[in-house]
Amino acid sequence: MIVTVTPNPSLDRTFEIARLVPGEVLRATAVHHHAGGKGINVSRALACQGIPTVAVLPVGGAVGERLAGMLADLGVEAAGVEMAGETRTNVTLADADGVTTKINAPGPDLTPAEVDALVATVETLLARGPRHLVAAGSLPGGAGDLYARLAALAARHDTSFVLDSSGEALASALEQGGVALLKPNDEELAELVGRELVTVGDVVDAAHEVRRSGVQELLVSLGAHGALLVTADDVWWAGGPAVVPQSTVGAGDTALAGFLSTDASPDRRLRTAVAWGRAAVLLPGSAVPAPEDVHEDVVRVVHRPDPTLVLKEL
Ligand SMILES: Nc1ncnc2c1ncn2[C@@H]1O[C@H](COP(=O)(O)OP(=O)(O)OP(=O)(O)O)[C@@H](O)[C@H]1O
Ligand SMILES: O=P(O)(O)OC[C@@]1(O)O[C@H](CO)[C@@H](O)[C@@H]1O
Repeated sequence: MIVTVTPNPSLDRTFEIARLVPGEVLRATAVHHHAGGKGINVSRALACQGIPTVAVLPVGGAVGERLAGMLADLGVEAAGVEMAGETRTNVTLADADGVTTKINAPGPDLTPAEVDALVATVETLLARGPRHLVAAGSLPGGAGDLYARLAALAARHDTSFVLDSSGEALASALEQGGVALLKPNDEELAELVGRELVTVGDVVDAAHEVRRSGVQELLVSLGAHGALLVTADDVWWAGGPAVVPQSTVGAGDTALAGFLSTDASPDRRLRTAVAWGRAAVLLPGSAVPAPEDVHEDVVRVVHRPDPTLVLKEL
């Protein structure tokens, strides 16, 4: 079983439009709703492939109730913690060329009691001996130390702690140490190390710099250019032929779910991650792929890729 925590969940509303024109009234050709937030997407992707998971999330107001109902309809086990604020709604504009524009609301602040309740809920679930604890997404106001607390809790329960966040939430969680796997995209990794990453070697060097702060492995997603897995003493790249995406929202979360879905060798897990991510971008909104949508055979894995290769040319 895999436990996910999403401190700032969202109802993801996707408008399909022909083309984004600022300042115009745009007519949507279709509208999709999904239960969103990064940890929730990981849980949805796992559940869709029949892998046991529990999603921990704060639930607030009518939007929160709706989101919890959507998870129940999908058969995703959820451990909801009641909060006073209303769950946010995030908006995606997906244009016909596969370009997505996203507007993420800040989300309601959590009270100290609500943060404590999330931690207590996770602690109860850790007693069930999950394979991983995945903490993912932005931290709402009032929850600044939540990821550091979860990392410490996972260490006490000898559970692998997986983190996918960005900005200040990521930087402060890393200070605690104890992260088994970090899943940044190349831009988030560049922000973390404070320099531009152009080549495979740049990513590998940055990943090792982050590893020195107590992270064991990094799965660095590269959007259309696949993903790199950097461990203590090895590197793999995986990618596949170009596709025209419907929506890239949640592709990183789905790729992370794929990576965690198996205990196979690192290269096999990377292949699965990239195959799940590719499958996700061919679906609307933040929809997650079913087994028949995933095609591992088209994914190429390269052991110790040439460090001089330019990321955008992979
Ligand atoms: N345009 C694309 N074409 C093919 N595959 C893609 C594309 N975009 C993403 N993917 C697949 O999805 C994986 C994750 O994508 P990406 O790096 O965009 O994640 P992310 O930035 O964390 O996304 P999000 O935060 O929306 O979940 C990639 O490693 C790749 O396998
Ligand atoms: O605002 P955050 O927490 O950084 O990201 C939230 C979010 O953009 O992440 C998911 C895609 O990865 C979406 O389901 C959701 O809307």
